Amino acid sequence: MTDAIALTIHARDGAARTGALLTPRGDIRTPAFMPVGTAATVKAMRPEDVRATGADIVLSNTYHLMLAPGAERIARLGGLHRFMNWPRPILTDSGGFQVMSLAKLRKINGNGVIFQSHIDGSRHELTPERSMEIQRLLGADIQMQMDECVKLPCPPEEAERAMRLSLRWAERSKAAFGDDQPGRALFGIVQGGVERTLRIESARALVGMDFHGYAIGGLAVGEPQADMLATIEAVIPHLPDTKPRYLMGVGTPDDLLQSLRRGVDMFDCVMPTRAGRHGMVFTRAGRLNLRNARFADDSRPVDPLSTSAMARDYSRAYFRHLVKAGEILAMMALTEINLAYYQDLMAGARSAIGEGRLDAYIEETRRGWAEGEA
Ligand SMILES: CC1(C)O[C@@H]2[C@@H](CO[C@@]3(CNc4nc5cc6c(=O)[nH]c(N)nc6cc5[nH]4)OC(C)(C)O[C@@H]23)O1
Repeated sequence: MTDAIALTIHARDGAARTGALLTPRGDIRTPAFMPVGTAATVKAMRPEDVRATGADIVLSNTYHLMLAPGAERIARLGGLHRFMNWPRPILTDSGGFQVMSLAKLRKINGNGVIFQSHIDGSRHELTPERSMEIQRLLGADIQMQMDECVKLPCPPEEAERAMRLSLRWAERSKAAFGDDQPGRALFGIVQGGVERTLRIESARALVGMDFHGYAIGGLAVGEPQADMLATIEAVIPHLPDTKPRYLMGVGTPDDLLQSLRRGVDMFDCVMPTRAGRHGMVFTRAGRLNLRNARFADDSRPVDPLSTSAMARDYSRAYFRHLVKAGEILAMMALTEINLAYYQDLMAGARSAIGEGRLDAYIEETRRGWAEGEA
């Protein structure tokens, strides 16, 4: 495949690299964090505020949008970018993972997956061909192949079965994606559980099919960080150096630093948005659970060094009050603060890689969490 969306690498520091994915809708600075906008919205955020936190790209979900409001309806209304007023790049997940983690009565057969909607119980079938059609109707800049992600821990033979099915679905996804068009990319997804040999076989087979980028799937499903990092180390050497690597569903700030250090370029995770809605914020001094009574009289800002004014100009006591009162502003503000933290963390990593001081950056960031008087 030609590079419909090309990765340019500006600098390296060990296995880490910093650069940009150049797309017709805007450049994606890497390492990049993609806020999750599952149902055509990054929850509690206006798109202009998502952009103001530093996001270059957002993620959305085939599974949710096919159920409501429907992919054909979004296409009739001008596509997902217009629908949600996000003119920059959008990556869409392919739906198989969400079916397995959300839908009721789902059944995988060789052709695809049959399931009942978690919204109204209606029956649906999702195949690689239909997933590609939905992502095209949405207008995604980066589409994901349809795959099967096993729940961990699982027996090696189960991981092998799902890995081989995912490879068959990779072929079908690529065939259905069609010929290269500028600005439209399709990523393959490496599976294989925690089995090193299966992971390497999956990576090599996908590279042989020639995708625009490669995701590492099957992680951030409850496995220890050490298993996740070992999987990254096993897979990365078998992926092309000049194509983007995307670690799906990851993760905590420490997960991001440890993974980008090993050569990952792109991340997505619900953690900053989900935690914000529940009163937990990420700061340079570590995490704060603002429901905690210890913040009731704390007049200090959440994080004076944040790029978010909400983190600098309001007190912890105020946000604790809002959280306890169930005020809507708490969800909005703490979501923004967390997304700004994740983007600030990525921006710091990009600069550090550019200056060859990534290990020092990681060390000083982790020290801030450990020593910070959160
Ligand atoms: C980390 C955190 C906070 O993220 C939450 C919750 C549980 O983990 C998450 C995030 N982890 C996650 N791993 C993934 C793996 C794949 C994959 O192999 N294939 C495809 N197509 N999409 C994927 C999307 C993924 N998301 O998965 C759900 C269940 C969506 O909730 C998320 O813990």
